[in-house]
Amino acid sequence: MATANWTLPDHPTLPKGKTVAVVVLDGWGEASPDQYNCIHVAQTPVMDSLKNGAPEKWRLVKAHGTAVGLPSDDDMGNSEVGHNALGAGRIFAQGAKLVDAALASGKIWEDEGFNYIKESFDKGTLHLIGLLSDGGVHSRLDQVQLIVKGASERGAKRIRLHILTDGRDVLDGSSVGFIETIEKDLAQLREQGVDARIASGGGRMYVTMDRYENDWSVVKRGWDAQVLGEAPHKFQNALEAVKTLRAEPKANDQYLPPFVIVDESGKSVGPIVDGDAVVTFNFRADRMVMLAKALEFPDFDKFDRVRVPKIKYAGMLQYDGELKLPSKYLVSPPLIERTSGEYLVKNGVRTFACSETVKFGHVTFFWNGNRSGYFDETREEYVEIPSDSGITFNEQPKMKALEIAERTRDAILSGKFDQVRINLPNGDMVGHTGDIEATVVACKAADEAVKMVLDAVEQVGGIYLVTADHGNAEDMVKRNKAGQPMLDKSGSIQILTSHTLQPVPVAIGGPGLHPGVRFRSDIQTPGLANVAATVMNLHGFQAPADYETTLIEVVDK
Ligand SMILES: O=C(O)[C@H](O)COP(=O)(O)O
Ligand SMILES: [Mn+2]
Ligand SMILES: [Mn+2]
Repeated sequence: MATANWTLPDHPTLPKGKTVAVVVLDGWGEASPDQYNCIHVAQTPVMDSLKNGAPEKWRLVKAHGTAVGLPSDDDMGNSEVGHNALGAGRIFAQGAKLVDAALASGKIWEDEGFNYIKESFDKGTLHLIGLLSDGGVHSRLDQVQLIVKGASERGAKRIRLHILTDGRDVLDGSSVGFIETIEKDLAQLREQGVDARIASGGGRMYVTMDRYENDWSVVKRGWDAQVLGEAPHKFQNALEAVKTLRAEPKANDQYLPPFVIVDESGKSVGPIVDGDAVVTFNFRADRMVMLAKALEFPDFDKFDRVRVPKIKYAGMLQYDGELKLPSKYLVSPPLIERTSGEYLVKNGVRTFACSETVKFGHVTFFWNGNRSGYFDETREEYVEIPSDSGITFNEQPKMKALEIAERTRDAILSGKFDQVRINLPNGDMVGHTGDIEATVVACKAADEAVKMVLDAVEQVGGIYLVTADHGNAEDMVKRNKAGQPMLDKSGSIQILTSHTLQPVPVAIGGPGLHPGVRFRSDIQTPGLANVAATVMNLHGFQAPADYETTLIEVVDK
């Protein structure tokens, strides 16, 4: 690629030098008001006031499907694709879509990553570790099925699956059906002489899929089961494991304890040993990076790995381009360059980014095109407020919203920054627990945090842009086509822990906003990718020509 020209042209009307606060409410979509819309039920006077009475300064944008680079408009949005679009200002084909394409064309089998792990097929076992789900956020079951089939056709004689149950991007309890599906495939392979079976498992939030180094014990539990073949629960098969563990009081797919599958003699059927190949089949990075480090870094010291097998390891994608982690991967990740963060910093915009641990990488790593670290540390400060660990967030629904808001207020008032960019996780993290009452508390806490930030913006004569990355808290129930809540077999409503397909708000304002600024009415279906050019305008710059168009125009006032 030719070297980019980083100089952004001046905006014809909008001035430079205003402090701009960009606030992302995680999991905050727009939906009809009813009792399952926690944003509606909660007291959210600040977000309400942005919406009411300001038709030229509040609008909805798409946050799911093709608008954020996902395969189809049936795909709900998620943090990775949402923050990528917000930060990059363009729509990139995302992991889910890239893996689909590589499987459809067969290119996945020809590339370096697969050929690397294939070298182990003769003598070793192929281990596949990841989220068994059709949620399409971190992984997809149909892709796993194709990998298992394709690998066996290309010489894998012994395959072991290490599954993580979902219940977060899909309905709780759906793990059972996914296991039945994959077990059928594995049984067929066994008939054809391939020794293929599930070797271990556990719930994604308790086993393996932590993120941003919040709680290494989660990854350790997975390591013990997957690599060492050790877990507190032992079963003869995965279906029995999940059904039994789910029968415990308060058990759910997200938090199932780790288990291993054992043979008649009680020996685990699939520890990872020297000479084996390992593929982590999640395409999304955040919740696989920690395991990738444990599998790949020779000087890893976050927990005692006890035994470090000599393996050939590949990720479904490369999860961190900066760290080159993992070094081998089956499909190349989207190449997201020239993000708005990089442009703005290079044009002198001093930037502050903040969230608590569980979403810290969202406003840094994802925002910057899946890139770790600063562009220019003399002009940037990224602050991570430690999240609570070892709890489910319905226990502390206010999370660290207040602390994030305080740090952000201080950053605004310090006069040291031109942009402050934050993520408020409450609606999403508590929404994922399926606890409606707690989610209402969460939404209120997020609204109060917005108030603190907007008050500081007011004090410095700045500008705000408040938006969200996808829906979640605005709809907590699974609905039929007519939009009515669906009931389960026992007659209770089916709680929706996942994200939604709903659009999200974008609100702009503040004393520093030029009085002639309003939302354009000529953009047909804007999405999150239109936000970056908008923010550049608010900083007094025009966006690069290949960015999705700005949402705003300036009229004479
Ligand atoms: O990883 C998670 O927590 C969920 O699968 C998706 O949530 P997020 O996209 O908001 O992070
Ligand atoms: Mn999110
Ligand atoms: Mn989420």
